[in-house]
Formats: sequence, C-alpha cells, structure tokens
Amino acid sequence: MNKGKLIVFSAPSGAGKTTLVKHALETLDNIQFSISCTTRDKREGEVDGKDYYYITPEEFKEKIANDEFVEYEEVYTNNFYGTLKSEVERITESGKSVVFDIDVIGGLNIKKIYAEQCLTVFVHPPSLETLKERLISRNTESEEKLKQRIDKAGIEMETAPKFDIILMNDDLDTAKKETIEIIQNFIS
Ligand SMILES: Nc1ncnc2c1ncn2[C@@H]1O[C@H](COP(=O)(O)OP(=O)(O)OP(=O)(O)O)[C@@H](O)[C@H]1O
Ligand SMILES: Nc1nc2c(ncn2[C@@H]2O[C@H](COP(=O)(O)O)[C@@H](O)[C@H]2O)c(=O)[nH]1
Repeated sequence: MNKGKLIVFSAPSGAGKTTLVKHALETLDNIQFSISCTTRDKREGEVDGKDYYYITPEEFKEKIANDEFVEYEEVYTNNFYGTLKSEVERITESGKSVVFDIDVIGGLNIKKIYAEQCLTVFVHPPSLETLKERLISRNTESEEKLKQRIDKAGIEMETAPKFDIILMNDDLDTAKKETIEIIQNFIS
C-alpha cells in the first residue's frame, strides 16, 4: 500500500485555516486530520480527541522529554501546541494523507522534515483589518489573547512567500473550492 502524503495549512490566527480544513475533511475521504496536543483551554463546542488533545503543561513537557513530537511551539504566551509523531505515522501508514492546521513556523518545519512528500499552503486573508474583524466576530479570545494574535499576524504574513501555495481566503465558497482542488491535485 502506498503511504499517504502531507498537506499543511498555515496562516495567522483568524485567516480561516480551520474553516477550510474542516470543509476538506467533510468533503474528501482519503485525508485525515493530524490532531495536535495543546495546553490551551478547550473552547465551547470543541471535543477532546477530535479538535485537539487537551493536556496539561506537565504532560506536554513529558511528551517533549519522550521525543513524541515531530514539532512543537509556544505559539502564544504560555500556550504550547505540538504535532505528534504517532498521528503522522498512523495516518500515512493507513495510506491516507495527513492534513495539518498549524502555525507558520510549525508548517515550515514540517516541510523541512518531509520535503517532497509535503505540500504547504498559506491561507491569506484579504487584509489585516479583515483578519481582525474575523477574530473579533469568532468571539473566542479574551482582550489580551486577541491582542497577542493580532500583534503577531503582520510578521506571520511575511512568511507567505516561503509556502508552496498561497490560497486567498476572501469569498468563502471560492476558497473552499480551491482547497479541494489543491488537495486533490497533490495527492492524486
Ligand atoms: N472567507 C471567509 N469569510 C468570512 N468569514 C470567514 C471566512 N473564513 C473564515 N471565516 C470566519 O473567520 C473566523 C476565523 O476562522 P478560523 O477559525 O477558521 O481561522 P483560523 O485561521 O483557523 O484561526 P486560528 O489560528 O485562531 O485557529 C471564523 O469565525 C470563521 O467562521
Ligand atoms: N506549531 C504548531 N501550531 C499549531 C499546532 N496545532 C495548532 N497550531 C496553531 O496554533 C494556533 C492557535 O490555534 P488555536 O486553536 O488556539 O486558535 C493556530 O495557528 C494553529 O494552527 C501544532 O501542533 N503545532
């Protein structure tokens, strides 16, 4: 059986990568989501073992010590996120391709490790102002956390040219259609 490939979706917070990745997972049956570990609190509606594995900072440190992560980052102050080796291995061994929703540094690190097997997609918001509006209307962050995410967005946007593909997420239906085309072209 052929091993699956890897498709990374990265962007600043609020650009829409989770929305597009969820659409791809609902549409295509030959891909699976790499469920990351995080130390952040679970949001309303999120499910442990589906959206993330929600673990304590102590558990996260233990996993680092046991070399269980392909990559990990302190993405925002005191919040750690990491990709498990076991997720990537389980999905690729099954012949399916792995889809990641991770930050820009994590995304570029995955590319360095898996090279040709991996496609990196930068989800580009129409503007920083739109990104801010999307994050505010999602209504998931405290004032402080919202500021951290918006402050970091400008620097994250500068990494866009390092990605294989830049996907403009302006009109949602168009971006969803392009997401499916990008994945299908890469894994077929
Ligand atoms: N094209 C779009 N037009 C309008 N709203 C959008 C569009 N894409 C996503 N959104 C909305 O913007 C908000 C942010 O989207 P989403 O949560 O997918 O971003 P994200 O990049 O995954 O952010 P994070 O990194 O914080 O998880 C959500 O409320 C989503 O419904
Ligand atoms: N480097 C990694 N970044 C990750 C991982 N899982 C998620 N993320 C990214 O963190 C931010 C914040 O996510 P949120 O769910 O709190 O909004 C976002 O950019 C995610 O894509 C990971 O395993 N490694």
